[in-house]
Amino acid sequence: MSFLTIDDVWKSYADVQILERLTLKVEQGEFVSMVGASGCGKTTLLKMILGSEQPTRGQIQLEDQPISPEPNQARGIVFQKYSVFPHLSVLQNVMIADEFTAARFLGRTFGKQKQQIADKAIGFIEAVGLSHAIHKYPHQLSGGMQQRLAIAQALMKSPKILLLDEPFGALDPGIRKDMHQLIHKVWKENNLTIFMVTHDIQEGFELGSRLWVFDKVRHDPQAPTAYGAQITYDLALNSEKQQQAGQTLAKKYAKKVVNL
Ligand SMILES: Nc1ncnc2c1ncn2[C@@H]1O[C@H](COP(=O)(O)OP(=O)(O)OP(=O)(O)O)[C@@H](O)[C@H]1O
Repeated sequence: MSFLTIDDVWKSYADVQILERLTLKVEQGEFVSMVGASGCGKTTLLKMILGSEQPTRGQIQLEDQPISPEPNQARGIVFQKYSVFPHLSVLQNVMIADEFTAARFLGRTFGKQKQQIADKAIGFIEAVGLSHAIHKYPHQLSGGMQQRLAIAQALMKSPKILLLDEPFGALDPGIRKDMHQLIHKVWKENNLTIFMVTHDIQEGFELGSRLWVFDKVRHDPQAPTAYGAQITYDLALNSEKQQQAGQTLAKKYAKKVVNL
């Protein structure tokens, strides 16, 4: 049994075929980087793993169960654009999901229960390096700090899978390096399985233990929407040798398949 199984998945919107023939197995603890030309369906695959979109054909299973369309704590997501609540402080932003779970009707918790949630939140805020900003509001934070906050929020639900959709795309190169270190630490310490869409193929190589390249194999100039993208390369990046082989391949094909 694999942790996540993608079994002959196809996805179309109306008569536009986006993805086709995806068959992949992912084990727990892998870090899958996903690259490919803009619009080829990377985010669509993330959404199907999240459960917010359904395959048109085929099935995705997590631990032998079909992915449920309802929000599920097993899967957390961090987008490129900051997804934090502007009217809540750092601490409140990280606490809020647990508070809602604990107090479904009032959305508030009190006393010991609130303190327990706060203690847990403070742990994750420390882990992402935001202790000094715990009472600040999102507009007082830099872009990198807001992404740290979004990661702390996602970790609060102890997800097994973390879905990252160009999480560092809006950040300056120097800050991206810090974020790479952070996400690597978060990945290892929380035994996460990560799927990350990126337009930066080097980032994909540096962070991933595996790299998926999306590309359209079939073309019909008379019917440009008839065929979707497939995963044309599925590269393991665990060893130095695999990294080097992957880099060589990437140099050869990057111009064709990735908008660099
Ligand atoms: N809900 C939807 N209804 C119709 N078409 C959609 C919908 N969501 C996405 N699409 C289309 O599906 C295609 C793939 O979109 P997707 O966002 O998955 O691509 P992507 O590879 O992540 O692109 P980018 O790298 O630019 O973020 C695009 O042409 C997009 O317009």
